[in-house]
Amino acid sequence: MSSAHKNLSIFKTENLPDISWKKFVVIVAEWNDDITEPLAQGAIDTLVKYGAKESNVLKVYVPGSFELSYGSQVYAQKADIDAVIAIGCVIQGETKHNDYINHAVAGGLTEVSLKYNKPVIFGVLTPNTHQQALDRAGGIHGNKGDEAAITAIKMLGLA
Ligand SMILES: Nc1c(NC[C@H](O)[C@H](O)[C@H](O)CO)[nH]c(=O)[nH]c1=O
Ligand SMILES: CC(=O)[C@@H](O)COP(=O)(O)O
Repeated sequence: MSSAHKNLSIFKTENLPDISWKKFVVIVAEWNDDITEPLAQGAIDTLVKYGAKESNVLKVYVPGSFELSYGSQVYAQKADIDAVIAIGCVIQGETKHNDYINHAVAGGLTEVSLKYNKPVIFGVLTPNTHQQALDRAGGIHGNKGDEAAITAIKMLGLA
């Protein structure tokens, strides 16, 4: 189902785990910050809404989405971090650069999650156009950051 037929900010919230003492890191790519900032805020707001202490949600920046993998690793390896949410927006340009970034980030975040045995969430938009990004960063299709945060919470309930 594409995001066009699913609101990214509407999800089931039954049986969520207690996250009152969990520590989160939201890693934000600075590229396309008109998109990544609302995504990051959506993620932070959702974590707090469902029980995280605001003081337990750390927000850090990396230059671009390609750096999200290494940035996630820096924090995922810390024993006191329970989950990492990677936020980015890679908009298709004239070349295949976006493809290389997107594949690298998806694979890199997966590697970090498996290596450090904790949730590392792919909160990266990969739109064809800026408007598609706006639609998914608090627009008509909701906020991908909300979805990324609830995904982190649900994954912490897995263990
Ligand atoms: N074009 C976008 C980029 N490009 C920058 C890369 O992510 C990376 O920082 C650079 O290649 C140096 O390693 N990043 C985005 O997040 N979004 C884009 O649309
Ligand atoms: C995803 C990108 O890095 C992109 O903005 C670069 O644009 P282009 O492919 O036109 O160089």
